[in-house]
Amino acid sequence: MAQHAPLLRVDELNVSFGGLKVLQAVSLEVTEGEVLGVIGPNGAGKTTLFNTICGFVRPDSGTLSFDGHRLVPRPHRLTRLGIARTLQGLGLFPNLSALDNVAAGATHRSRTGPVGALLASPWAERHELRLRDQAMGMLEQFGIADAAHRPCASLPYGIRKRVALARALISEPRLLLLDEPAAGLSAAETGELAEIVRGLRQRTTVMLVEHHMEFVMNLCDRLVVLDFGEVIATGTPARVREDPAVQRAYLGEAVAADA
Ligand SMILES: Nc1ncnc2c1ncn2[C@@H]1O[C@H](COP(=O)(O)OP(=O)(O)OP(=O)(O)O)[C@@H](O)[C@H]1O
Repeated sequence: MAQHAPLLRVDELNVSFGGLKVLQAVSLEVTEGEVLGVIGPNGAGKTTLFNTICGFVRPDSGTLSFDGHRLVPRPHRLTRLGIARTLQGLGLFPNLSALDNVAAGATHRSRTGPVGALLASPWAERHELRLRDQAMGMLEQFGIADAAHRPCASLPYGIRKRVALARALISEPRLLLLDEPAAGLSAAETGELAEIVRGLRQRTTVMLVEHHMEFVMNLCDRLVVLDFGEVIATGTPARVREDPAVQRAYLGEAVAADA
């Protein structure tokens, strides 16, 4: 099989806050089409890694590349580059409907612009209608079409998580970053989410940070394990689960999916 260049490459990333070294020489690759999980004990640096990839945190040193090109991330430019992210806090507009929240995720594709909006030109209206159709299609696909016209604030947390996922996906990202997607979900909702993410493989590459071991072990193609800001293991879930360094890092915590 031909070797593909990684979609995202992280090289020797170092990040510190004050005197605290939070990421130390972190290198990893995300291959197109895979679901990569980043795991590690509390405070290992997982969120900082995500924040650095998204441009919220500036590294002391190290480089990122996306699709073979040097990536200097800026949060507001990520979507245009083809990277989308869901946040732990979801970041939805509480008073907007689920449908409007999802459609808002495609603003960079909206061609209306201020002049178009003022003139309300027919083609701009058609474009907006298409976007809303697409947003509705995504809600249907995620089994939450019933929630389309309800304000997000009134929806249960599990539904809001799906809305946030649909909003990230409507921008048609090549790389989707999910920050603790299973947090706060029931066992049934976690299983359904894993099914949804599995179904995304055809259209995007996924990198996720997660604490929920069963979820990552069953879902991810590969895992990268961070501990005290360093990569201590990389490989398939089965391999990582058996790794003594990983077991030591998680001493007292469940690593095995069936633990
Ligand atoms: N803005 C900040 N300023 C100072 N220290 C920070 C900041 N953000 C994170 N840290 C510290 O960096 C370390 C790594 O934090 P980070 O949130 O990246 O870890 P994590 O693996 O995501 O943890 P968790 O699983 O608990 O969310 C922690 O010691 C944390 O206290």
